[in-house]
Amino acid sequence: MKETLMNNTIPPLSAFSPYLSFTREEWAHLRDDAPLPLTEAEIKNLQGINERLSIEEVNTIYLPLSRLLNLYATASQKLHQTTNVFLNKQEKKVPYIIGVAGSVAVGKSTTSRIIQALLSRWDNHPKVELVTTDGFLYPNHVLESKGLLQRKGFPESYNIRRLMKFLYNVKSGNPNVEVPLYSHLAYDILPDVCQTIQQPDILIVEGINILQTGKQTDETSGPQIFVSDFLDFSVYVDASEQDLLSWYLQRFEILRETAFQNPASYFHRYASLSKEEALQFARGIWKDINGMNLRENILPTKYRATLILEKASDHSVEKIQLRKI
Ligand SMILES: Nc1ncnc2c1ncn2[C@@H]1O[C@H](COP(=O)(O)OP(=O)(O)O)[C@@H](O)[C@H]1O
Ligand SMILES: CC(C)(COP(=O)(O)O)[C@@H](O)C(=O)NCCC(=O)O
Repeated sequence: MKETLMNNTIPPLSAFSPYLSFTREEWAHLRDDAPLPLTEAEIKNLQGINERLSIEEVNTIYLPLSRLLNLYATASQKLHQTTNVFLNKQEKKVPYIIGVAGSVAVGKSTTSRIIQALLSRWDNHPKVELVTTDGFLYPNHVLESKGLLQRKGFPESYNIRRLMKFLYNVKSGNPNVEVPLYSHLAYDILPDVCQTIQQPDILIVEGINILQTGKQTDETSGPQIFVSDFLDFSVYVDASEQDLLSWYLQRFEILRETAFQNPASYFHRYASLSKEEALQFARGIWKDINGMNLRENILPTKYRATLILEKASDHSVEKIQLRKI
């Protein structure tokens, strides 16, 4: 009797994880069949993205990832052709869309640019473009009029409807789709410039908000659609908040010594602060904006991603989780 009860015991929730989990060593083996070793020129090019990026990290983490993404994108292209056969429709080029999510300062931009460079090397999708969702922030004057200047990065600071319209147009195979551009130097949307997306094979969309499913405030009724509905694959880059804060402060310090010295920079007014004063100021931004946003709106989206990269304090990826269900 006791035995039967034991056998029927419901396993803990962790037994139902929809993810497969890999150490970096296990993950590294999965590139064994990747037929594209890096050339000297490509190694140089990748270090141009970030000089602190080690080639060991590219070989161990990002080459297997590019192999996985290549397999997924190829399978998706075939599935798309199948749908066209069923619909008796002419082939139209539709990009495979990869989202890269995670906190401010976790390395989304660096990760996206590495993925972009590595994916461009595969024969079946040489044209890989990258957009960042900060282009869909409302301009400062709009944020100011809504009382949201101190909420930059929070869901309400983005024109999500415009972001979804952009993704809809790209996924519809439209030829020239425009994206507004955000400047970290001006700390604002650039009024007269935009990026044009011209039917890439793969589009990478990087942003803190791409997996969010909060209520869309401008819709009164009807079914909800989300940014993630347009993504074919998503990566969440994760790290402890302690490391995130330290990377944010390091980046702020580098910017204080470089970009903030430029009188055109929004933060130029803080260039004359002492190092300690500047760090105090940056800590305040983290506490009141980026850290709060991480806990309230970004971290809760982690387990919606197809793949999770967990970073250690030196930016090396120490654990990888891939969705199996
Ligand atoms: N793989 C990496 N190796 C070393 N440093 C990195 C790596 N990824 C990011 N960094 C550093 O971490 C900081 C944040 O990276 P960034 O890509 O700008 O983050 P995000 O786009 O998420 O705000 C930068 O100073 C960057 O140089
Ligand atoms: C524009 C952002 C919301 C976007 O973050 P990102 O995608 O660059 O990680 C962020 O960089 C930002 O400006 N946050 C507001 C507070 C600050 O760090 O200045």
